[in-house]
Amino acid sequence: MSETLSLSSEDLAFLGPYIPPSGPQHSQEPNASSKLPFTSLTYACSLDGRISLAPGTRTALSGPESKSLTHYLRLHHDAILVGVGTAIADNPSLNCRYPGAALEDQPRPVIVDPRARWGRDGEVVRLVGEGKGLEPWVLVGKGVKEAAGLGSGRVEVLTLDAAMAESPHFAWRDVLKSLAMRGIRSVMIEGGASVINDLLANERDLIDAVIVTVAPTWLGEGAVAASPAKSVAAMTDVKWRQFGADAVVCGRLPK
Ligand SMILES: NC(=O)C1=CN([C@@H]2O[C@H](COP(=O)(O)OP(=O)(O)OC[C@H]3O[C@@H](n4cnc5c(N)ncnc54)[C@H](OP(=O)(O)O)[C@@H]3O)[C@@H](O)[C@H]2O)C=CC1
Ligand SMILES: Nc1nc(O)c(N)c(N[C@@H]2O[C@H](COP(=O)(O)O)[C@@H](O)[C@H]2O)n1
Repeated sequence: MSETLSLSSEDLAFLGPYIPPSGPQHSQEPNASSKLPFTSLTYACSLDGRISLAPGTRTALSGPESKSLTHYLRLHHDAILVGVGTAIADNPSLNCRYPGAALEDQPRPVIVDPRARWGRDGEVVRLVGEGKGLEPWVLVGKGVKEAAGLGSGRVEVLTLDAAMAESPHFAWRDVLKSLAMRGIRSVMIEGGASVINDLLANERDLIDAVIVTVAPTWLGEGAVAASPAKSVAAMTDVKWRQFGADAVVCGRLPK
């Protein structure tokens, strides 16, 4: 039996306006486009806006119905992107486990890892061997020598110029442009906290849709929050729907 359930036609109608325009897109032509991909920001949080119990701790918030929603969204994006903090903390699979999803339906996992901190033996790599997911792309800062070993497994290393502050920082527009140049036309950004908070505070114009699952629980003060450094005006085109015990809100960010 599949790990997730099929969504109802009402669920699909609810999500329709927020998924990438032409549905499933799996062209991986190099240099396909200089246009930025359709970019969705998607995560699950508690009633107090937290996304994991503590830094570095994988925390299941979505119930079965909203988990199915996440996998339906993965089916409709060319790529799923997470920061290296999430890759290390969660050891995620980053594949699509929606009923009927085959290898050709899988999104490209992308890990933003400017200092090449992520290992090569994660679940996402194991699934490549089993034919259940695509080889991940790891975005590493140009000239990072630790990245040399990363490319030797079932991982492709892409390099990008990083601005150097306390730590190397990629401009999100450059990240999206580099994915577009490799044929990615839609990307689902799942987290973690640093990525979500940076995009919400500083890069709202790059986000085409926001889909947040709110689970009916509180994680408390020590938990990791999805909370940008500055306030963000209310979303527009907002719709809510209940998926099992969770509420899902979709909308667009004010520019
Ligand atoms: N509930 C949910 O839906 C989700 C929850 N999570 C949770 O979030 C937590 C992880 O969050 P967090 O620790 O903030 O980690 P992130 O996944 O946000 O990764 C942060 C790291 O990614 C790199 N990074 C992020 N943005 C950029 C950029 N623009 N340019 C270059 N590098 C960048 C940096 O790496 P470096 O430090 O090497 O410079 C940074 O420290 C985990 O506990 C996880 O369980 C994650 C996803 C979804
Ligand atoms: N939608 C959602 N709900 C939760 O409760 C979560 N914890 C997450 N986390 C994100 O999903 C990744 C795990 O994916 P796999 O199931 O291993 O494929 C995790 O890394 C977060 O990005 N998301």
